[in-house]
Amino acid sequence: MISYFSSLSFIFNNIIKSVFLKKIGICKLDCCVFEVSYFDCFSFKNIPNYNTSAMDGYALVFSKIRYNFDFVYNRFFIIDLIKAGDFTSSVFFDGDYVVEIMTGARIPEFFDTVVRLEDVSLDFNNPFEIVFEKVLFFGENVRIFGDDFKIGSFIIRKGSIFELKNYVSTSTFGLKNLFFLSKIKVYLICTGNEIIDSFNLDYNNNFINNSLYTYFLSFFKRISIDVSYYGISLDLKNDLKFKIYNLINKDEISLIVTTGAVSKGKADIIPSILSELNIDIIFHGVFIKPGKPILFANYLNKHYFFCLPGNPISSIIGLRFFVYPFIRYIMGDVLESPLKAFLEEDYVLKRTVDLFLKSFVFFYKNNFHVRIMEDQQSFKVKSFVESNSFVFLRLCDSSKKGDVLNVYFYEPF
Ligand SMILES: Nc1nc2c(c(=O)[nH]1)N[C@H]1C(S)=C(S)[C@@H](COP(=O)(O)OP(=O)(O)OC[C@H]3O[C@@H](n4cnc5c(N)ncnc54)[C@H](O)[C@@H]3O)O[C@H]1N2
Ligand code: MOO
Repeated sequence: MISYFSSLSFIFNNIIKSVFLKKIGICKLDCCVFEVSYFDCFSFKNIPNYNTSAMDGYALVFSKIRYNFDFVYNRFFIIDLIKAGDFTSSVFFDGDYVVEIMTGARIPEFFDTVVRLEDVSLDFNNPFEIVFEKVLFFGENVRIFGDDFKIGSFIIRKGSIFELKNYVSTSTFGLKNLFFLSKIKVYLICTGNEIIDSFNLDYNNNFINNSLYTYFLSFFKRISIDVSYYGISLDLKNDLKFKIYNLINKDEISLIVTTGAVSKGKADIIPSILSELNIDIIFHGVFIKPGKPILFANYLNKHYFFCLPGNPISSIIGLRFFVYPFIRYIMGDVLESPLKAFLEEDYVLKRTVDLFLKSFVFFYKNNFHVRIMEDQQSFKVKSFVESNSFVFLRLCDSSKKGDVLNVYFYEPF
């Protein structure tokens, strides 16, 4: 059996990225969060595209300001009112003139400085005059042409993931479409004779509700991965084999995620099905708990498999720490960095493998702290929903109160 980090190397080494590069799609900007940009996209104009006022105030020509030592105030005449969106004339009046200007309005040519409304006094006898004694700096309260984006600066870089924040820059430039790498298509199959999807509240039988598929589907949707649910497969070899056979014959690149039927029992039919279909099993079993029986397989560098152990928390760990890094990797993103948090109490249980522990992380006195939950068994859902993160505790890590541990939020987005 291999360690968690070796398993990641096996996964990454098995991915031929060029396969994903082959299919490029154009994507509308209303649906591209988590898409991977295929081209560098450069700014084609300066933003702001003209000088605008950063404040509601009066625009003036700095050189006209006189700082005298005899306490004579600066006195200017208001010649215009410009609101954002107004047409700005380029006629220049030489003299002690200001224009009243609102935030975002284009500053007329030759004006270079803005004094804020609250820094001037109005003379009630002369309504078209302002007076101020505040010391101004040249260019104060002016948003300069090209100060945010200059022509040729990056809007989004090739290979980077389009995040929500990127909408602000693409919308600033009025972009409608971008080119993105095609994404892997995901199929989810849950297995087990005892599992049902009908949200049945009657527990007087041998069935249990499927506690995983809604979580899995939502997880993929949150990272904008297209996922199809293939329902529950009974622990009958031919049923599952037929489904997998159909999937690997599709002309697409896919990731097939299964839950259950992957450990040692009579009903654990996945490893033999994959072998019979000549699907290459890269590893089966990792030195971790929970989630040890996880299996990763590859069919002709076209269809990848993560077969996750059925206990709910084991499956969730498989999704979070194997499937998710796989998807990040093919999208060109680096391995996620853990949060560092101080352990609240000693964790004393004897350890033989690396552990993923349900935990609760919180912020207190400028630091993150983490509390490890009591109920760690992988069938226990209650302690999972009462917590928010996994501590990844390697065998070599000390787990005494005050130690700094690696923590990963359940939801990485
Ligand atoms: N002899 C051994 N037995 C087991 C081993 C082992 O190494 N030797 N490993 C144990 C470990 S660790 C785990 S985890 C489980 C994983 O087993 P499977 O992947 O084969 O999963 P199942 O047997 O199908 O299910 C396990 C458990 O989880 C429940 N389950 C399954 N799917 C769902 C679902 N979608 N929603 C809710 N609950 C689910 C299922 O009813 C079982 O109780 O094997 C150990 N055994
Ligand atoms: O994956 Mo299993 O027991 O380690 O839950």
